[in-house]
Amino acid sequence: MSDKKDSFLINRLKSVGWAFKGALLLLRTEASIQIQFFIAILVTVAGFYFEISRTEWLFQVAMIGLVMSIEGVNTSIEYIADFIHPELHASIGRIKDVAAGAVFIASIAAVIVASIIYYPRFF
Ligand SMILES: Nc1ncnc2c1ncn2[C@@H]1O[C@H](COP(=O)(O)OP(=O)(O)OP(=O)(O)O)[C@@H](O)[C@H]1O
Repeated sequence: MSDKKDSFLINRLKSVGWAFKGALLLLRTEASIQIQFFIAILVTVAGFYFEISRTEWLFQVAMIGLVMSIEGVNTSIEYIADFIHPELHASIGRIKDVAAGAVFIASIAAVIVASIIYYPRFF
């Protein structure tokens, strides 16, 4: 937690530090985000290899950020759900399903964007 006596800038820097720690924790512990990170590296290499356009880079980077950030929120929701109600409950199931559904929607959009960018390079 931030110390109220610290300056605005110090508090902001501390928050960035916590956020960075959270991102590293996600990457170290969550299989789904590790797979997404691997795919992100693959498409980044593909982007350089196929010399995709500036606009294509914008969409590609946005989609990587979208999918991975929603995956992070989904993981956080799972942690909260397991913390507040570790036992089986229909509402917890629905909460987790909806959060996973959000990742699914972003992933479908990312696959469509990737297809639009790379399909013409292969076929
Ligand atoms: N406490 C619970 N009560 C009812 N259903 C649950 C509960 N926990 C999980 N589920 C059901 O199991 C599904 C998978 O939950 P889980 O927490 O294992 O997520 P996951 O997607 O496998 O996550 P991860 O792979 O990141 O561990 C949920 O979407 C939900 O349908």
